Amino acid sequence: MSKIAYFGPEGTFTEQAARLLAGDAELIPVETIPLALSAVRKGEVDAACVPVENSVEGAVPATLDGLAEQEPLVASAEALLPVRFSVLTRPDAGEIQTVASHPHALAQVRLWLEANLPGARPVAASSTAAAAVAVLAGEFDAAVTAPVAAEHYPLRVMATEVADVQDARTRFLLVRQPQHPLPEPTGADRTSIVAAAANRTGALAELLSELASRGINLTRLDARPARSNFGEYRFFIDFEGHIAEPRIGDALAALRRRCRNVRFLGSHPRADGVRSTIEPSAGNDDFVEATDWVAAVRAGKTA
Ligand SMILES: O=C(O)C(=O)C[C@]1(C(=O)O)C=C[C@@H](O)C=C1
Repeated sequence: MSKIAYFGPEGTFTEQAARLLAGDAELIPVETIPLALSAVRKGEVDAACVPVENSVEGAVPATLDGLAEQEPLVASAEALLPVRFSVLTRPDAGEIQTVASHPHALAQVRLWLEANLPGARPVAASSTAAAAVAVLAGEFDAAVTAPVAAEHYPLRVMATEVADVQDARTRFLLVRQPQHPLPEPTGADRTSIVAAAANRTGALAELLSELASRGINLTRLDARPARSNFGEYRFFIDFEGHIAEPRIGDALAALRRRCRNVRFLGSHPRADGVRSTIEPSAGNDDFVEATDWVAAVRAGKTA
């Protein structure tokens, strides 16, 4: 049976995402995102499930940095979960003075906390479920968690459906070692790369223009510091399409020409099923026809 590590402990949103993506694999909770990724790199597990972006708080930095550094890993699937929180306390809790959770979760319930627990101090925990564990251990008074955490930990449910922004969602990735075959293209796919654009005028615009000129629609652009040199950034770029498509292969080759420091982070079906936009003259047939025409001209068969 294959093994999938997920950002745990038990009862995180990431566990729910892993259950959606895992099939019959054995799920193994791991305390941090870097540890989940390193378990894949060491071959201790077949894949890892990690959060990558939230519709309210944006990118999950530990995942982006973890994918950009060390041995390459490639995303082969994604899941999208609605994010509404529960607030858990010990059954004997008195006044709530501290509320713990993952920083992304605290940021998504700030208004609710101000209105409902105005005196309570927010405290960052490594994950929503780690906050529940800490409340159980008496370290904090309340935890902001995924609803499923109430099934794992004997805590009192003080509130459910807590969310400052209705319809908030988090996207999760299933990542593997690169030798694992990618899923077939479906017409509703996402490809991800990270590129370290040189620190000179127009460098990022040049990279983006390779995608724009091929009619490829971006779905996300995030910048993270390259860490080694102040002022240098890595750009995480997600776009519609699959590396197996001629138009996407052509764009990736152009990006590689422009930027030696580009890393492929995966191609897989989109969880929302949105099909790729195909601009006029930028379909896969157009790329194949144009390549065939050049070959025919070279062979002296046409002009
Ligand atoms: O702590 C968890 O439950 C997680 O799965 C992490 C995480 C995140 O990184 O954004 C996932 C979804 C929610 O947005 C809050 C926390």
